Amino acid sequence: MTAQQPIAVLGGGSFGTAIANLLAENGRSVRLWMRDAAQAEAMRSGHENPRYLKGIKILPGIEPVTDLDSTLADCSLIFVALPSVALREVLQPVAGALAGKMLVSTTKGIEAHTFKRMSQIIEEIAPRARIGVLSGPNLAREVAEHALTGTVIASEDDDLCHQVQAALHGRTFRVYASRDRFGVELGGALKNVYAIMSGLASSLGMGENTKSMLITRALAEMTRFAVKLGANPMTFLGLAGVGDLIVTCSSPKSRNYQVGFALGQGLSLEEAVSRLGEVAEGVNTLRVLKAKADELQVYMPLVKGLHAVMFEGRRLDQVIEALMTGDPKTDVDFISTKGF
Ligand SMILES: NC(=O)C1=CN([C@@H]2O[C@H](COP(=O)(O)OP(=O)(O)OC[C@H]3O[C@@H](n4cnc5c(N)ncnc54)[C@H](OP(=O)(O)O)[C@@H]3O)[C@@H](O)[C@H]2O)C=CC1
Ligand SMILES: O=C(CO)COP(=O)(O)O
Repeated sequence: MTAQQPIAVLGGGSFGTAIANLLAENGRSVRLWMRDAAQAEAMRSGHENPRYLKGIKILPGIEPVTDLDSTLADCSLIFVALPSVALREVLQPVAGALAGKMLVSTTKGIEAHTFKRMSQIIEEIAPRARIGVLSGPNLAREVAEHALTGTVIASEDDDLCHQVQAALHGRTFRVYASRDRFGVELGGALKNVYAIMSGLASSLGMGENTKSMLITRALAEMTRFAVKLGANPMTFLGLAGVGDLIVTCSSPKSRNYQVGFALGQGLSLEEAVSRLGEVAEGVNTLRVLKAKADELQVYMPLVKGLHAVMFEGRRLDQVIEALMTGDPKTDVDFISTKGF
């Protein structure tokens, strides 16, 4: 890829727009693809993304577009910033145009029914593409407002990692490389579930001790689950694991946290999701994660408890009582570095 070649970002939501701006700041020209022509026109004429990232100026190097075929034909580095439910639907029809391209998923979700990670889906659709995953504590608005931020590009393809670092690394955005695509991607998806739980705890006025216990036991659970699937637990100690868990479990800017907060205020799940009007991946991830944990018999009391409250009609006070009075356990019991 030459520095003159445009870079594609698929998805005109908050994160796609934030990534596009970072690329443009680094002097790259960007094709920001979205499905909605009216939104593309609003972005072209108003120089901002009024629906998803109001108040952030979109840089001149960004061209909002709606023609996916020509976007893919012109670009060899492509960031995918679509909700998980849309990724297969968007990429499958253009599978033939993806061979040899570098496709970097930023999507933090898991496919319903199949439990596939997004990069697995991309691999399936485009077996000859070069694939990476970008994940970390990266709230879109903070990225766009130049909060000092770190992220991880994960791929077995070292050259892809270097090209993504060159394209995105800047004064406010540090890009670390990892070869553990599996762990990085899993961390980004799993933490959304615990962000819902933290928002719920926060709306109920729970104390700082409680929040800290929740985050730490969440790390224990997600790592235990990932180890069962064969992931390297060390990745969960990095930006894409504990880093992302901390930001989404402690920030009211997180949409997953906002869903939990709304539930605590007495809204139904449908009301909470519709009030948000943006994607909160943790809702679907909770469903598939609970099913997978049951199947693999992984001990995940927080996931089980949240699932009972959100989908089984259980009362929160009963669930909390059961969590607190369950058998005492060992603190750090989930990391075995054997084999790594
Ligand atoms: N926002 C954040 O802080 C971060 C988000 N992520 C992840 O990035 C992914 C995208 O999130 P984000 O940008 O925040 O989402 P938003 O909810 O802000 O935007 C979603 C975007 O996807 C588009 N879209 C939805 N369905 C389709 C479809 N079927 N075909 C084409 N486009 C579609 C929407 O278009 P339309 O308006 O037409 O519906 C919109 O442009 C998620 O997995 C999220 O977890 C990762 C890191 C940070
Ligand atoms: O993944 C994110 C920050 O790293 C964004 O989280 P939300 O989707 O909950 O806003």
